[in-house]
Amino acid sequence: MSKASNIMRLALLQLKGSKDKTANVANALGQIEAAVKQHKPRLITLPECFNCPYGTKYFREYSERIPDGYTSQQLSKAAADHQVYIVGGTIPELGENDAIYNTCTVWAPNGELIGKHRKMHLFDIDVKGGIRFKESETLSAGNEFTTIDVDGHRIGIGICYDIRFEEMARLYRNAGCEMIIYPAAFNMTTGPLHWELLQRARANDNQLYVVTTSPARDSNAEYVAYGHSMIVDPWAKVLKSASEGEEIVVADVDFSLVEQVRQQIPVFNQRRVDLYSTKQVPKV
Ligand SMILES: O=C(O)CCC(=O)C(=O)O
Repeated sequence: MSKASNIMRLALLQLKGSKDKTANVANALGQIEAAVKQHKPRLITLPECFNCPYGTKYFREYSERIPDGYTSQQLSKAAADHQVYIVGGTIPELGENDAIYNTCTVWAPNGELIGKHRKMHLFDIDVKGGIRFKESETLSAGNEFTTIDVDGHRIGIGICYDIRFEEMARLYRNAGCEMIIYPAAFNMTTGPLHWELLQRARANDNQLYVVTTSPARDSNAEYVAYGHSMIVDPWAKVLKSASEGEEIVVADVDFSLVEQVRQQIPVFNQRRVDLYSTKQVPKV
């Protein structure tokens, strides 16, 4: 596919959440409209679990079918109304056999669903004195890689904990991705330690853009999100970053940087694949 443009304007919406689904979706729609009016982005990203509280006890109650459910329909309409790509954060999805997934939907400017990624690695951790979380209490894991093509640029989709798995990012690079977008909600234990580190690591490993979008921090919530939605460039430099509160982060990313870095530091072609294998190309 020919690359229509190397510059793409992104708007990351770091949104406040609450227990009121309709209010959460309305807030997202209002912020999408504001971002479009003020900044005219090509692609908008939303946070993980933007329509419900982040907690295993909430997922089933808030779950919806995709694409027939309320939130999907609203995002589809917003994408079409504003002629913009929307990487719709995540919502709890009611799937086949009553299984619940943590799922990201992606909408094209004509309102069509062009991607659906179910979180592949469930967030099950137990950090002593820090945080215990067990998504697998109520969620099932997805088994598929998801890429979208926007103006000739391939973008991989992962969700939050997925970012810890370098193999997944590597496979996206093998599939030709120039960017990986992770809707995410790190917390106050792992966020300060690992949030930026993991993004810069994945960007550096694979010489591509890494984009994360977090909920805004609410210190009174049961799960306190870290915030700091971020864009990291293929040099592993933080291009733009949010603070903790509700915020729109806007940046023009230049995809020609991807090629420049890959030419100047050609690690991808210097791998000793005679000694180890990192060549698998995923089915996308
Ligand atoms: O990996 C982490 O530290 C946080 C992951 C997370 O919050 C999630 O997967 O939702």
